[in-house]
Amino acid sequence: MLEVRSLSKHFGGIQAVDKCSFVAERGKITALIGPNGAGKTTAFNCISRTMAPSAGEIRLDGRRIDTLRPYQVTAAGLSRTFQISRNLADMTVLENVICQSKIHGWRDLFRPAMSAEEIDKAFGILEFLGITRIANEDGSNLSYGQKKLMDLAALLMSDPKIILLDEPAGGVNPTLLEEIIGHIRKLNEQGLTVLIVEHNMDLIMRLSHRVVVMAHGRVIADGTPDEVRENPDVLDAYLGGALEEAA
Ligand SMILES: Nc1ncnc2c1ncn2[C@@H]1O[C@H](COP(=O)(O)OP(=O)(O)OP(=O)(O)O)[C@@H](O)[C@H]1O
Repeated sequence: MLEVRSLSKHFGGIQAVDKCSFVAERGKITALIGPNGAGKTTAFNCISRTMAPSAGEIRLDGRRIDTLRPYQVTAAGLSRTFQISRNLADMTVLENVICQSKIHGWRDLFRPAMSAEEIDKAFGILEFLGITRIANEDGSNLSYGQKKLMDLAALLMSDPKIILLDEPAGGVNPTLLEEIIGHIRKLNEQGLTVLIVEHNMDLIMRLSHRVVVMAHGRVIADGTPDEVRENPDVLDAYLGGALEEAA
């Protein structure tokens, strides 16, 4: 289980995340939603330790991870994707998948390129995601959707217990969206815990067991998709945002 307790992050005078507490239960799909600027990505960055929290505690299966370095968080079993693909230049999909999973510290840069075992494992993951045909494509030639799948493959290489997906449906076409939903569901059925930040409400409502709603850096609701959908505070937060944008 991932436990976030009183997490805060400020940038100068901006309180991006303000004493947020929530859990992502083991074996479940939890969604973190909220209007633009609610603090979701900042919370994600703090949880994966790509950003240092200003205050609070984050525990994975009881062990504090907010004091670890990002590669140590990955080693502890938590991996994440980014809104923008981290495709490494001049490398094939296979190389990207293996290499991105491997760099856990600067010493790893000196390890042999790819072992037979890693290649086998990577091919297994590419097959699961239905993208073995692009294994030898240059990563920079991929479509946006293919990059999303490549990122997901890289994430799975580290045998995570929990994956954090940052807008997995962002900018993908409806066919790929269904494919991605299928992959997330299957991974979860295999026991993987999932935490998703996503704007696509259809995906959230169909996939999530639990939904945590943030607004202005705070958690304003936490419950099942149905509970959250009917929560007046949630409606207010979204409508407020829509009205501000329209103004
Ligand atoms: N590096 C930064 N420096 C200063 N302010 C930041 C920084 N990153 C985020 N913020 C601010 O923190 C607040 C929360 O931003 P964040 O990106 O976490 O929200 P979000 O919920 O992920 O939004 P979106 O859905 O639009 O991605 C916003 O006011 C944003 O402008």
